[in-house]
Amino acid sequence: MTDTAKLRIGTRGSPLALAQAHEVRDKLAAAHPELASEGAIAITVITTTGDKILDRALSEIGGKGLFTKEIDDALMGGDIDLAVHSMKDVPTVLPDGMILPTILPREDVRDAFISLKYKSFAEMPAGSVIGSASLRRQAMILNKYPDLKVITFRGNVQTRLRKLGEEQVDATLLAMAGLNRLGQPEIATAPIAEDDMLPAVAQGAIGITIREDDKQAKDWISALHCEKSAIRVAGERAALFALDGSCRTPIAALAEYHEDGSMRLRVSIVRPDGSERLDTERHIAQPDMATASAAGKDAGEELKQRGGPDFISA
Ligand SMILES: NCc1[nH]cc(CCC(=O)O)c1CC(=O)O
Repeated sequence: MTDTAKLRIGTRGSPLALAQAHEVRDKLAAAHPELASEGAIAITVITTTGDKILDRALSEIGGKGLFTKEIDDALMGGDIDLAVHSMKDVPTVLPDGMILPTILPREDVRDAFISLKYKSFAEMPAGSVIGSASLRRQAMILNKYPDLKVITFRGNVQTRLRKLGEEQVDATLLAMAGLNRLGQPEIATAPIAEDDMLPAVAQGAIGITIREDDKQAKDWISALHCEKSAIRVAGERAALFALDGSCRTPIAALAEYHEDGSMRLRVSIVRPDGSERLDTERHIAQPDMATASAAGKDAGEELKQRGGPDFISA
């Protein structure tokens, strides 16, 4: 089937990644009659380093592109024609010859609080344990609720629910976007307001990478693009790029449109132990790729300067 496919999509094999790849396949088939026939689009599953190492925090494994490197190689080597990524996992600098022209309409950006015993962090008694693999979520929790404990906790939705049931932890967190895309929003006990926990850069956004010179793929995927989502993601990623001295610094950012068409961009950094948090924000009167990126860069540079080398490499 792969030999006769007109377009080959590469994806990780997790249930969420597969759901996202299927969504892209279905939308492409709906937009382009020549891709609608059986077998016209093939899906190739690629295992990444991030999928293989399940016992450590991502920040501990270190390096960039833990969930993208092997897929990038398959794309640049010509084994696939496009890759579908959670933008949260995509490094700010792309390999030479690769472009990311298409961002799909963004899902819910919030984190979900998941517990069998409590409705929110505020309800949890001192000493309660929250499991998360994300340094950002761990640091944000400790910053706001210093009496709670965080432990590193990885695995898919099913594993986490089992561990919750076994009372290994009292609560865990996942992205609302992932739960929605898996068709399981009911797993969330409650979404966490952005004011209580600022999301990760590009959380809830899906992007498509292709080879720079592949005009056909570029033309096909352009039908799926959402410019407003792309501008939000560009602002947040510009802040991340400016701050990117160390991937061990927990960074959060969120760009949102106001009803009048202007944009609010918030950016925060937190010490991993939660002891200190720095916030800033920008208002963008006429958001486009250039103005949002400039605001993100400016906000990121401000925080980098305020935090100093000690904060950024802590
Ligand atoms: N590799 C982790 C990852 N990358 C993207 C998502 C969620 C979906 C999204 O943010 O679009 C997740 C899991 C999670 O945070 O719950």
